[in-house]
Amino acid sequence: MTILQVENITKSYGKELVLNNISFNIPYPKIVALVGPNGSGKTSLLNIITNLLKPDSGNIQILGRPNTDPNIFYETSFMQDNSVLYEYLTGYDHLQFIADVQNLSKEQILKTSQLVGNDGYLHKKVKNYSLGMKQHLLLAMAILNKPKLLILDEPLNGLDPTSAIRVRELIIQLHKEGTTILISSHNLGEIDRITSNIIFIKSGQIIEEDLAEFEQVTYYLSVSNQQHAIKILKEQQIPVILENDRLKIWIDEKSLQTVISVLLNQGISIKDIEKKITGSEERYQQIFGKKDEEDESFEI
Ligand SMILES: Nc1ncnc2c1ncn2[C@@H]1O[C@H](COP(=O)(O)OP(=O)(O)OP(=O)(O)O)[C@@H](O)[C@H]1O
Repeated sequence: MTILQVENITKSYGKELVLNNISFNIPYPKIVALVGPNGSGKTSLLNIITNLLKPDSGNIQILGRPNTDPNIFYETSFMQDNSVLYEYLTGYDHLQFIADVQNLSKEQILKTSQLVGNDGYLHKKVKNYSLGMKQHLLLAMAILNKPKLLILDEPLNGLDPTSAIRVRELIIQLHKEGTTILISSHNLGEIDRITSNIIFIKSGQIIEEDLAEFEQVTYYLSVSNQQHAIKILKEQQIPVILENDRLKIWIDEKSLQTVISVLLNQGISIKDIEKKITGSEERYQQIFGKKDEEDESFEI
């Protein structure tokens, strides 16, 4: 049974088309990251998947049922941003509310809190929480029901490195236990450590990739006549930029020999070649270009 099926989702706010006929499928438990610049429609898409927002057209199926079926929320969870928290309630109050609605035990609350690491301040009011403490509570709320599908919107926001590592390990552990995780994040360094399955979202459309199967690597070449080399490679439609006095080229391994031959034939000498496996950061740069690389929200 398919875990999540997103079919032809389109959404506009007024005249602004935010999601343009988005489709993808998660057929078996895996971790999938949703990556894109600010305002690319990630949160809108997650809200549509969880039926908090209606699309203009399209369908969502979760675990073989339409996302409008209230019963799927016993098996699906959505970690939203901290605006869903109540300042004058404690962390425990929030968890107890979910436990009551979903018929979960007090033991489950304590076990989950220990797992997430928020058991030490469970009885403090949320108004006294730091951003990281709020993130921990939101995560505990989301995994309390041991969901089959867990949707996380920017779960690493505001976390110090130790907390981020803990959340990352928790996500990997949940996946090993059979949970499918759809995670939106700007933190590409963390995403690389969690998964190679990435859905890049650009101009309301998606580019879906498994970077592990994506045989592209980045090569850094030190060459004799850089500007001439760049001109030659661009003529060959090879994506190349100058970075730190070296040519940065995105090609698959087989094409490297061609690049070397082309350059040598034009009298350009190659002093050094360094190979780097493409991670989500490099792929992001290829898809979204330099402009978004300078975006402050683009953390690595
Ligand atoms: N309720 C709304 N009314 C009007 N426009 C909206 C609304 N919600 C989002 N938008 C617009 O839709 C676009 C996509 O927003 P969305 O929050 O889905 O993107 P995002 O990828 O999650 O962004 P970020 O990474 O900054 O959180 C943005 O241009 C935003 O201004």
